[in-house]
Amino acid sequence: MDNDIEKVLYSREEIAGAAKRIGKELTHDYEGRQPLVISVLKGAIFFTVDVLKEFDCYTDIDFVDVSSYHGGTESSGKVDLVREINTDIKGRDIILIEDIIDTGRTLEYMVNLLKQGGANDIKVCTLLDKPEGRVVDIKANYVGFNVPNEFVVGYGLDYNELYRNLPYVGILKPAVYQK
Ligand SMILES: O=P(O)(O)OC[C@H]1O[C@H](OP(=O)(O)OP(=O)(O)O)[C@H](O)[C@@H]1O
Ligand code: HPA
Repeated sequence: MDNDIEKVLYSREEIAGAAKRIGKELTHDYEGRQPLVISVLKGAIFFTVDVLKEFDCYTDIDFVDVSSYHGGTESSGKVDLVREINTDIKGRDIILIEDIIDTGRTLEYMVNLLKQGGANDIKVCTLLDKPEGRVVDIKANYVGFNVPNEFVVGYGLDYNELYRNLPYVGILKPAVYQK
């Protein structure tokens, strides 16, 4: 897979540093509380695990699966709920974990879903924020890195479902898109 990568943007070590920093911030901010962590599948699994290992707090964990990129590098504009949240979120303080916020449509959808379910408080934690991709005005509370306006893969992020298992985040060579 390394041969398909044009440029590494964030190394394994840099990502580990960001996860540790955010885990420690969360530990400080949620002292004395018991939040519910919700990880947005599939992309956020890697970051969720690494942040949680640094989050010293009583917390339960659930997953939601939403999808809007059906192959390729462009959002379909429509967010599909593939797997619902199984935990009762009424009155809960939620930490939503994402791999990337790009157009912001997925996050907007998720925040509305959590509000409808009666969540008390919603904070958003993302490895990558791509502000230039935004079509919806929405922000995260905890950000690993601000990423340039490029399609990125690795560490959970896919292109046509591949490259999620790269241990770093990078940009694909143009030739990969022509295959
Ligand atoms: O801000 P947006 O433009 O909405 O993009 C961000 C979302 O896109 C990706 O999910 P995707 O729909 O590709 O599903 P996946 O995580 O299963 O790959 C990513 O994991 C985010 O959830
Ligand atoms: O840059 C990206 N890479 C992979 N998946 C994504 N989903 C939104 N933006 C991206």
